Amino acid sequence: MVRIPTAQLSRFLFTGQLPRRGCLQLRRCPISPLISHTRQAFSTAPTTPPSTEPAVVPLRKQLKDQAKAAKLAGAPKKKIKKTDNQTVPGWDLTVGIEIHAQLNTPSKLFSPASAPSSGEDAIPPNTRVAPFDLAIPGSQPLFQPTTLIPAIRAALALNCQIQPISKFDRKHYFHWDQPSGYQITQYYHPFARSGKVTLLPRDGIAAEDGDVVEVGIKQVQMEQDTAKTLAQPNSTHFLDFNRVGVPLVEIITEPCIHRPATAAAFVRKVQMLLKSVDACTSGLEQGGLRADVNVSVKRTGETQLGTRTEIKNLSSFKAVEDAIIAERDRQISVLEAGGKIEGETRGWSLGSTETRRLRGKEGEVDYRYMPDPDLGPVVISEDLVKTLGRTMEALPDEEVEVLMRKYGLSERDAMALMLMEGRLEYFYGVLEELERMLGVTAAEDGEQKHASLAANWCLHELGKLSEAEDIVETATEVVDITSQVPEQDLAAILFYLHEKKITAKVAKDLLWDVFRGTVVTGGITEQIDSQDLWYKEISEAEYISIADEVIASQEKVLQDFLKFKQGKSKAYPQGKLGFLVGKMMRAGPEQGKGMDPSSAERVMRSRIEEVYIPRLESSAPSTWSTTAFKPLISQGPKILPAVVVKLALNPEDAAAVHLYNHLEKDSTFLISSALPVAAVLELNVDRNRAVRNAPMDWAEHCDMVKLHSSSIAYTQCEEFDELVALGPPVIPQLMLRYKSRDDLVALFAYELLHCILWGHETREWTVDMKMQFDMWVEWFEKGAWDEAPHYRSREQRKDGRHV
Ligand SMILES: Nc1ncnc2c1ncn2[C@@H]1O[C@H](COP(=O)(O)OP(=O)(O)OP(=O)(O)O)[C@@H](O)[C@H]1O
Ligand SMILES: [Mg+2]
Ligand SMILES: [Mg+2]
Repeated sequence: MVRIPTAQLSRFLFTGQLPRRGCLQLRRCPISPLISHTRQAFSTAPTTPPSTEPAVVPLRKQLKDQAKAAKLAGAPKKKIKKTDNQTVPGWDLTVGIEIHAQLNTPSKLFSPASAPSSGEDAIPPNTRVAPFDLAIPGSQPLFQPTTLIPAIRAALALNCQIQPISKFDRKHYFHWDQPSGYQITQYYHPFARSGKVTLLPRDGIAAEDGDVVEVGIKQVQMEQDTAKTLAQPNSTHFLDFNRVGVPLVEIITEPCIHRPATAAAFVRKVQMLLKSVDACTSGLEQGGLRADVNVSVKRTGETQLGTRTEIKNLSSFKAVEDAIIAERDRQISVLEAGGKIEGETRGWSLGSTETRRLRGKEGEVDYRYMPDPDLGPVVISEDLVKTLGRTMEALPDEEVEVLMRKYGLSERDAMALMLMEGRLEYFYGVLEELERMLGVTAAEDGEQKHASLAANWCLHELGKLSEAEDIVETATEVVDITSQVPEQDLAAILFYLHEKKITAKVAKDLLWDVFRGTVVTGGITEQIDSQDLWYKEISEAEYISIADEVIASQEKVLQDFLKFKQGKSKAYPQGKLGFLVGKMMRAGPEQGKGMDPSSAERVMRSRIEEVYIPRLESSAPSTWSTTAFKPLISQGPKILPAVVVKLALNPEDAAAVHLYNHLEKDSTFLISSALPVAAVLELNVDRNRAVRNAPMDWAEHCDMVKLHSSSIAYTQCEEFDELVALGPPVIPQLMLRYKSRDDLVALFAYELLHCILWGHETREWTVDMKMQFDMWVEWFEKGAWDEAPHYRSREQRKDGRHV
């Protein structure tokens, strides 16, 4: 290899230029393109993804793109159940995790060069490199004590014991990203040990793990980062030594995690913990954190852990969970086929379904650990630990509690604020400004309405902006919405909304104006003034007209109010009222004019009680008697007797009663008329007898049934529409005639048909079915079929189980 004088090498390191072929050139790649493209390559996204080290993929953006593409392709939404696939019967999974976190400090660990913070991609490559970072002969490590500040805070956040004396060791391996041939780390004497992280259901642990999981932290050690590799076409790799020597902490857990979702929850929680104490500024998906998962399986009951394999460099929480599931399943199938698990390092790429072997797992011996003779021990005083502990920000669990207790946020919203990059700080900024304008604090505003309003807008309304069509998120850049909506502007909008000076719709439009930069000089107040957007409440007549419009499209709901009025249900249907008011609010009047929800509720309630219920009451009898039922009754025995009995509630309906009496008297007739399916399909009832006993058109119907039905068709039809298409004539007739109760009646008929197919005592059907029908009516009214005592699932029906 051509030797390069140190001066020239330094020029490469500090200016990114190398004048001629030399040891930094990679095989098969002429030096000139390397030189000319270096800056450009590092300042723009690489054309192909690096193979050695996964690029920092903004996962959120990728998932959004995938969802968009799927939506365009008309693909059905994939339902992912969080607790899916967490256990495999007969097997125990064990996971231990190593997390490398880039510390929030401007210093490198052992050199005076400054450390670029993660995400600072604009810095030209190889401009922050000291001779020691490149292991230039003669250079020596010089420990930078300030790096201890974020490191100790990280360890305290993880509940670790800080060690008064720790030491650095050399871990040897050869790779181009490690110029000295060894990494300085802490192996024998790490600076922190024996920590624990508590995970709760809200952190996303698997349901099988119960209410709390404690993950033991074996140790936390400080170590150097390596150079950044960017793969190019033709097996060319560009190296950026800016990252060499950047201080990391490696957090190593005990092998004590047993569910994939819990492992992902742990990594997420560690990210939150490190951010909350400022030990780390960017997360997994931005490259500030990297996770390696160690996976082993053993048969349930065995005491010794299985051989572990390690999946390196996972860059999203989903990847952590998916990679563990894939590796667990791979190991189980190897063992079930009589094979053996090799200790090895494996890789995982986004969207894949299996891990792939990278290399055999290095062991302690391969690394040839040895104490670094150039570095003395690190002594950490108790005072320093105490001071750093005392001056730390609140940890995530305390923060969530504060958000819930003090600001009245839901647990879900509190967690969402915590998890979104920079969103919590933004929320506090908006809240502070809003409270200043309102002249209240959360403690004074008993209901904390303004705080939950601010949280709601910081999460949900701001979230809607990110769906704007003209937002272009590139592969390396995720647009930060908060940077486009200054806290003061959002606070001003929320102030006017809170004070009911503008409507929610106007507030939303204003937010878009801010986002698009179309707010006039003078700000939000001026914008509202200039466009006359101040709130003016609509008149009583307008309220009434909107309420009437809503009710016209929601007539069914009125039945609930009627039942309450008639004493058939005890509780006032407040939920239904809220639903109607909600519709009113959404139907709302034009820009600027507004409705007050309490006035809307008052008007809606009075319209229902004073106009619509009386109207319903006066029309009820005719619905229940002649008009609707006459045609039904005239169908005679084609209609199932029990249905007729039930529906002939109205004593005035003489025809129905008459029919029933008639049926009661003639049992043979009853049997045959109630046997439309059995006669033709399954039970081999004497068809001739049935037909003989039926009225004139019965034979015709039997033929129709024969044409349209088969037992398979019946057991398969689940939807009522299908039922109508397949079923015997009675069902479509019922459905046609009972539009308002069609589902109920169809279900009833459907149930009855199945009873027939099971061969129930014919004579009892009428009575039995009538009872069932009553019960179904009750459940129908409650709208809870699944809880109905007589409701059987399709599976149960298939099994022939009868409740
Ligand atoms: N049988 C096992 N199954 C699953 N995880 C294990 C098992 N044995 C050890 N582990 C986990 O593997 C991890 C080992 O990390 P550690 O940093 O100590 O060693 P390493 O992986 O060899 O080091 P590095 O990857 O940094 O070179 C720990 O998190 C530990 O809990
Ligand atoms: Mg390790
Ligand atoms: Mg490891």
